[in-house]
Amino acid sequence: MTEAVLEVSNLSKSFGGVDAVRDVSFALAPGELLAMIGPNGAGKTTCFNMISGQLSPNRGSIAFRGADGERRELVGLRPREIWRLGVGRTFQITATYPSMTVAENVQMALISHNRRIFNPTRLARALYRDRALELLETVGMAEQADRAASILAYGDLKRMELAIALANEPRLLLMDEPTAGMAPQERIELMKLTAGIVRDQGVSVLFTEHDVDVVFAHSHRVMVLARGQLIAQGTAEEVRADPHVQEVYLGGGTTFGHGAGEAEHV
Ligand SMILES: Nc1ncnc2c1ncn2[C@@H]1O[C@H](COP(=O)(O)OP(=O)(O)OP(=O)(O)O)[C@@H](O)[C@H]1O
Repeated sequence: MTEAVLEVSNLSKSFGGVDAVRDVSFALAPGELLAMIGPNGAGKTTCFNMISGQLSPNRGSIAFRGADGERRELVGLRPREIWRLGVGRTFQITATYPSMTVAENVQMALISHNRRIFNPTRLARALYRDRALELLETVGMAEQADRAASILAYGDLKRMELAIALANEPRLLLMDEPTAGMAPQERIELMKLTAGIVRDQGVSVLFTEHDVDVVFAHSHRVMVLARGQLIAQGTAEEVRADPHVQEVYLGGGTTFGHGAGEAEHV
């Protein structure tokens, strides 16, 4: 197998006696779209927060292979250092500037990535505009480049945030519920777009998602967390057929959608 971009081993975190994440181990290959699903409180956000450096694990290791091919331990690094190494995170913590245009928002991210000292009023308009337009083209937003970010529709805002994340040239993109709050058609479009970026740019994506139909339709592999533990991982078919997974979801009052519309757990 090609060398993994991310190797998580025995990752554990407890909060006052509650095991939020317990001995979670998995690997992510280059260009892989890997979903992490599980009922509310399963530990998904806690896992993401440990990978991106917002939380320190009690135990375990998170090894990341950056663009230079070097394998580095992320545990102990600060979020900013992890981001600089090439781990992007979208949707929960993206800072956008509503008073700026869409293109300027992406330019700000490019400036930050390239560590320029910026003067937002003058330089941001000129610097990296071409690259910003390319990124906006990638996410299907070129025509909206000069609109104010504040007036974007929700789905477009999400796409702009994706362009901002890509400005950092991540090798790994962590996406927390990317389609939350979107209409079904918008969800499909955003996931198709993400799958295309994974395919064309070789970025690896780890995402959480409540809509299991979206997960099964678009991910290469699926992991299922329940009460902090990884109870299954495999292809969509394997995971869907796993009795333990069915039990966890059925226990939560949910059945997987077999073309019967959306299935969301409670
Ligand atoms: N900062 C915290 N302090 C105390 N307990 C926490 C904290 N963060 C998470 N937990 C607990 O850890 C467990 C896992 O929570 P986590 O948010 O990681 O789950 P999740 O799978 O992301 O859930 P959701 O789908 O609702 O976002 C839960 O029992 C939660 O109450």
